[in-house]
Amino acid sequence: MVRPSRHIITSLRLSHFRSHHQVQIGLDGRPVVLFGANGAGKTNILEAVSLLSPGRGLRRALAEDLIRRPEAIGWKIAAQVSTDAQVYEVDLQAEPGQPRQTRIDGKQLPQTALARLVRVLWLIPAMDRLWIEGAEGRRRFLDRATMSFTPDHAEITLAYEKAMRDRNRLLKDGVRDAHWYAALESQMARFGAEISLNRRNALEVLQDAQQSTVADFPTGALSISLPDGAVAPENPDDLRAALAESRPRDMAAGRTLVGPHRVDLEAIFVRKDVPAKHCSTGEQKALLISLILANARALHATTGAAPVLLLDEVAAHLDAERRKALYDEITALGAQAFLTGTDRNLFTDFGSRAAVYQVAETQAASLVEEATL
Ligand SMILES: Nc1ncnc2c1ncn2[C@@H]1O[C@H](COP(=O)(O)OP(=O)(O)OP(=O)(O)O)[C@@H](O)[C@H]1O
Repeated sequence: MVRPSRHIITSLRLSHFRSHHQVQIGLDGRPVVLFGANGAGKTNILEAVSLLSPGRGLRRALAEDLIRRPEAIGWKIAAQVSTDAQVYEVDLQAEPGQPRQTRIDGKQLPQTALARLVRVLWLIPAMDRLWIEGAEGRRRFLDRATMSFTPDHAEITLAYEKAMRDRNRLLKDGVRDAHWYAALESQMARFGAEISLNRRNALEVLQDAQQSTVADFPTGALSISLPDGAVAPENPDDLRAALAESRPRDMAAGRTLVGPHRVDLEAIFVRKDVPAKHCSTGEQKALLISLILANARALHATTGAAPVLLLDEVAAHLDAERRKALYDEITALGAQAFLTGTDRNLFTDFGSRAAVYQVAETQAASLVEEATL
């Protein structure tokens, strides 16, 4: 649908979205700094941008969480995404109790179509414990990176998950007859093998792109692991056979125990040879920044366009040298980054390279106003 080139969000309009009543921001492709007090609505703006890519956004919100209280009427995000040659109108909206609708240039499309239009990567405070908590967050991190390189990954993952849900229902219902499983396992094998292959390719690219890290951001040796007994082959025939073989065990567990949905992402902090989960809080955060930057650099190298980066409260955790290096890297990549912080002084190194907005909450509504550093 869309050829690779630089896609910039040139306008963002929020209506009745989270804490924002009506907000309109015009953007010119420069990095965007949003500063303001706690609770002013900065992350809510980043969340709106994150929803311009498939999935539930950076907070994994449900459609009803996004409805502005107390009015409780439908929310809308309207964005213009521009390339050198074309402007796309993206409209997302949901009425209370209704699923989210996605329109590109007025045409209703599945959410997964967004993956080909805007590539969005984010780092938010909730990810500070990414290396420590359960595998699900790390899998999502891996899949977001994978989707940025292979936009089809979003659709393939949904198709795999649908087939797996249907298979899990059979398992829970105690269905034994093999022929009920065969078609679903074929689908899981086809999509699941593709998921594994896409992820491996993404990991290799990420690994390579980390070689030129800036300002001593740590390098992570990345690998995929699986819990005991689980497999996730890249060959569809092997995955089909593994699924068939696992049926008795799966029936006892009431769910599918083999396949790419069990994968975990591991990282070793190379310089110290320590697993990321044992690194200091600052090191863990720096490792994530380094991976996001590597991802952006690799995308820039392969497609000519850097992704949109959402960096929520990242600057406050970096020392002055790394902060400067981060801003220099963002500028060098030409990435449209959205950065938040409570203190505008954290961003002075950007100078005029960034567009700056103050976000404030008044009794009647939130305000987003142009400011200077
Ligand atoms: N559905 C909703 N309707 C109205 N207000 C909401 C809704 N969801 C969240 N909020 C409000 O949005 C505000 C939080 O906004 P946000 O997370 O963007 O803050 P922030 O500016 O990033 O703050 P911080 O610096 O503390 O992270 C809170 O005041 C919260 O009560």
